[in-house]
Amino acid sequence: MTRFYATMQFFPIESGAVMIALAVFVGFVIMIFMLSPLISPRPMKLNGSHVLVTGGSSGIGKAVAVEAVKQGALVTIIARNEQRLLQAKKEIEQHMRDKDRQKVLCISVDISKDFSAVEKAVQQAQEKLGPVDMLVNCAGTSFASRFEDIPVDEFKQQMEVNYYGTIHATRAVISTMKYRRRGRIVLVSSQAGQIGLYGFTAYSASKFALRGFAEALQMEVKPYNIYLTITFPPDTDTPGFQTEQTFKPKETKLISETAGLYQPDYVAKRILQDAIQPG
Ligand SMILES: NC(=O)C1=CN([C@@H]2O[C@H](COP(=O)(O)OP(=O)(O)OC[C@H]3O[C@@H](n4cnc5c(N)ncnc54)[C@H](OP(=O)(O)O)[C@@H]3O)[C@@H](O)[C@H]2O)C=CC1
Ligand SMILES: CCCCCCCCCCCCCCCC(=O)[C@@H](N)CO
Repeated sequence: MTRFYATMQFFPIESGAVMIALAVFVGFVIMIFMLSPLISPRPMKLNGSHVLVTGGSSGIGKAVAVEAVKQGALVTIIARNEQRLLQAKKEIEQHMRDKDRQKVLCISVDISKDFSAVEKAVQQAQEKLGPVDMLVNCAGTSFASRFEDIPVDEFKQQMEVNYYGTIHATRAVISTMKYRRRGRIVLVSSQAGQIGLYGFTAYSASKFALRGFAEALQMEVKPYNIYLTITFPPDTDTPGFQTEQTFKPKETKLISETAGLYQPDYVAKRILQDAIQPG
C-alpha cells in the first residue's frame, strides 16, 4: 500500500492519463506494423510473368525489358520502327535466364493515335505470351524550345504520345487485369512532370497529366489488386535524350544538368523494383 501511494504521488493523475494515451498509441503503431503485410500488396514475382513494355526498343524502355528478362519474365516490346524493334529483341534475348521458357515478342504499332490498333496489338501479345501481368508505359517523346518557338501542333503531338499513348495501352490491359485481380502498371513521367521547367511548356504539361490520371485510376482499381506506380526520372542517357540535346535551349540544359545525368539501366532497375513492391 505504501508503495502504491508513493507511486501515485510520483505520477500525478494527469501524467497517468498521458501514460495511458502513450501506451495506446504505441500499441496502435505496433498493431499497424504487424498488419502491414496484410494491407500492402505482396511483391509480384517477375519469373514467368508477362511484362509488356511500350517504347521497349530504345533507352529506358529497352533497359526495363532487359531487366525484366533477367528476372525471368516473358516480354513484349512495342514501338513503331520495326528495324529498331528487331535489333532490340536480339539484344534483350541475350539476357534470358531460360531460353526454352522465356520469349521476347515485338510488335510494331503507333500507340498515340488509334486505340483499336493498340488494343489489337495487346490482344496479339496476350494470345502469344498470356495475359499481361505488368505494363510499363515507356514510349514517349520530348520537345524543348521557348513557347513561341514550339509549333502549336507539337503541343498536340506531345499529348498524343506521352498522355494518350499511355491511356491507350493502359485501357487495353485493364479489363483483363481486373478480371484476374492481378496487375501492375507503370507510368513514366519526368522530373519535368513535377515542376514546370523553362523550355518544357509542351512536354511538362503532358507529363503532369499522367499524375492526375495515375492517382484517379489507382483509387478505382485498388480493390482489384492492381497497383500503379509513376516514376519521375531526371535526364537519362538514352538515344531520345541525345536527340533532345541537339535542340534544347541552353537555359533548359543548365537547369536540367543540376539534377545530373542517369544511366538507363539504373533507372530501369528502380522502376521495376517500385512496380514489384509498391509503397
Ligand atoms: N531520357 C530522359 O532524359 C528522360 C526520359 N523520360 C521519359 O522516359 C521515356 C523513355 O525515354 P527515352 O528512353 O529517353 O526515349 P527514347 O527516344 O530513347 O525511346 C523512346 C521509345 O518510345 C518509342 N515510341 C515513341 N513514340 C512512339 C509511338 N507514337 N508509338 C509507339 N512507340 C513510340 C520509340 O520507338 P519508335 O520511335 O520506333 O516508335 C522508342 O522505343 C519517355 O516517356 C520520356 O519522356 C523521363 C525523364 C528523363
Ligand atoms: C527553386 C526551383 C529550383 C528548381 C531546380 C530544380 C532542378 C530540376 C532539374 C529537373 C531536370 C529535368 C529533367 C527532365 C528530363 C526529361 O524528361 C527529358 N530529358 C526527357 O527526354
